[in-house]
Amino acid sequence: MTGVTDPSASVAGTSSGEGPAGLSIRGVTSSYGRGDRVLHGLDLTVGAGELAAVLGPSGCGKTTLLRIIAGFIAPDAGEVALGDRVISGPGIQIAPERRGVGIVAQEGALFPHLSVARNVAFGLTGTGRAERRARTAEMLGLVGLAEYGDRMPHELSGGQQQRVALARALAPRPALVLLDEPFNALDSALRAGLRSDIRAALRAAGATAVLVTHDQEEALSCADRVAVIRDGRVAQCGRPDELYTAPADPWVASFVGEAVVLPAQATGGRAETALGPVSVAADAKGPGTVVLRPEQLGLAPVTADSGVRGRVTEVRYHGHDALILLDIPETGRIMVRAPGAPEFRPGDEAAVTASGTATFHPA
Ligand SMILES: Nc1ncnc2c1ncn2[C@@H]1O[C@H](COP(=O)(O)OP(=O)(O)OP(=O)(O)O)[C@@H](O)[C@H]1O
Repeated sequence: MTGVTDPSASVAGTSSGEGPAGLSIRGVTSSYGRGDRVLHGLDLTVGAGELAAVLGPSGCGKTTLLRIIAGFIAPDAGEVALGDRVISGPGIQIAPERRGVGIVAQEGALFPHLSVARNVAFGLTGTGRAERRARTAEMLGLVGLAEYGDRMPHELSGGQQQRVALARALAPRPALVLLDEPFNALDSALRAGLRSDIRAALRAAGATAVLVTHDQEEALSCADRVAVIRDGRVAQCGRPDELYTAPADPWVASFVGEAVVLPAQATGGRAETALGPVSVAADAKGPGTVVLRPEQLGLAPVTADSGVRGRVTEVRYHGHDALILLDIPETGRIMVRAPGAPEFRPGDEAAVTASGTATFHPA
């Protein structure tokens, strides 16, 4: 992602912010003035106080959408509104600093010559000194850095800098906070902790927020709602569990987790697959594909009665579980998630069974 790195661009709120508002994006199209479109009539709604993740592969248009919401570029068509206030639309393009949108950039983008406290206070114009100090202290407390106001940004860790960036974005009580891949520069151990702290701070502030990420685990674990973007359109928007258990199509299924996608023939709540019959929705009918998650597949030692069998090609042990890859003549390579320590090794033969309900996608 190209990102937003100019610190002053990251403090787009105003001190007279009116608090969180819902975000409504309708039919937004963007082509950067060239022939081929980057966003194709994109629709997205985020409720007031909700944390939404915009998730998609590289080049799908996430940064472009973020720039449009922030006001750095104007859409070719469509409308962006915060609450009942249109901020981009036909004949309307409110300047970034007047939108009441705070931004947390990929790498904090703090002002290097200002102390932590002065960074946080930067957007609090038009308020008295005492109020500014109180709000700054409140925001530093919110992100767990109450004692760090006098430090300079270079005296902080990457994770602490991101917390300061969030405190700075929240200080003016923006209508909306945009988080632009804010955990990108951090190692994975730090990411998980910071993720939940930032989520808690956003909740405590009651902020409406949009988190842009290409990391599906980050989106599913952090957000109230996830919009999966594919080629400039919302492929599916829903709660994390909806996306995982009821993906709109096999592409979404594979993007938001490991998926086993099999050709199938459905009727009467059952679909016949190369792994045997699986349950599907009662109205599923005819040819199509089913999507199963690797934890819906089980492995057992081969016996004379075993049905479908495969040869283990790889075992990826993750501590709490293991992903086991198998080559099955009828299906090709599939993935099975087994709890605990794996009982199978590469080269072993195993019997495979499917259980639970699969999603069915008609041909
Ligand atoms: N300033 C620009 N002018 C012209 N085209 C651009 C510009 N910025 C981005 N694009 C194009 O728009 C498309 C979407 O880019 P965008 O940066 O929005 O994707 P992204 O989903 O954020 O990707 P990534 O995760 O890799 O950053 C790409 O094809 C890109 O080449």
